[in-house]
Amino acid sequence: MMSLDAAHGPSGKVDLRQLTPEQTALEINGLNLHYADKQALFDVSMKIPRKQVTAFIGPSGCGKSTLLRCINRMNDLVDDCRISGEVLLNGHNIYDKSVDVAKLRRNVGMVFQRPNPFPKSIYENVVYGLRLQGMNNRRELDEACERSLRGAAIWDEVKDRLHDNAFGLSGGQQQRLVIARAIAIEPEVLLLDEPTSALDPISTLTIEELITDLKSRFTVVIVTHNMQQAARVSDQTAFMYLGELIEYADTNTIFTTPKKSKTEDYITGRYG
Ligand SMILES: Nc1ncnc2c1ncn2[C@@H]1O[C@H](COP(=O)(O)OP(=O)(O)OP(=O)(O)O)[C@@H](O)[C@H]1O
Repeated sequence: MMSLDAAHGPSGKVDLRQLTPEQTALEINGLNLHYADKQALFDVSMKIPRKQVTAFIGPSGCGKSTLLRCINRMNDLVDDCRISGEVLLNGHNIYDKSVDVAKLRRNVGMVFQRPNPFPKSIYENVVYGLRLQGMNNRRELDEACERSLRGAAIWDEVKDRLHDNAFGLSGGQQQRLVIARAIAIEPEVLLLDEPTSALDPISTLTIEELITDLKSRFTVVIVTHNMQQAARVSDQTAFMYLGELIEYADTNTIFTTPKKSKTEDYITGRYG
């Protein structure tokens, strides 16, 4: 019988060209997006494997964040935004009329460039989504709070000041708190939009280590400007240019033997 490891390849990696439905968290098919009359995404198709880290890279304005925001329908909030094509989560199109968008966003959490804690205590930030879902048992909330803060690698730093205001934390701590808030409601997918670009190098490193831990529980998709970061944290990398997905492969291939000259030009710093 084939072992689980063998099914995932020798290093636990998956073969992007032969993903099974079980290995596929997200499938994007023929996605086009216009902001008014400007087209920002052109016929993007890709499969994103479950419980791995997938990075979107490319020069400023190439559509990385736009593509990321399609995965939890954040672009619905933009006037004059038109989308065609499909984004399947576990085989179901998230753009179907029947989809409850609030429920979708609970299942596909998002963390932004700048940490955005609420003006509340550390504890109340973490349990915010659980309270919205109706959880009000103190013991359950306490447990979920600790579990989420541990999961976001910040428990030891805050366990003695859970009831202090979240704004008293450093930027890097705030970003980990926001990640704790996102994972408290147990989403399947975590979207990270340049999560370290406002942070110092030490906090960046801490978050990168955290991202590597998170993939044991979540499918992580990260937009980053920082190629070294993509190389360090991701299992596969998608290179975008002018709204097109130019090349998508395992991260090692993209950074060592890319097949397209545009990818090579970008990773060797010829434009950027
Ligand atoms: N809300 C919006 N309304 C109109 N145009 C937009 C909007 N958001 C993005 N765009 C345009 O869509 C294109 C893609 O932008 P997007 O932010 O997705 O790129 P990006 O690769 O994430 O860039 P950056 O790395 O600079 O954040 C750009 O031309 C941008 O100006």
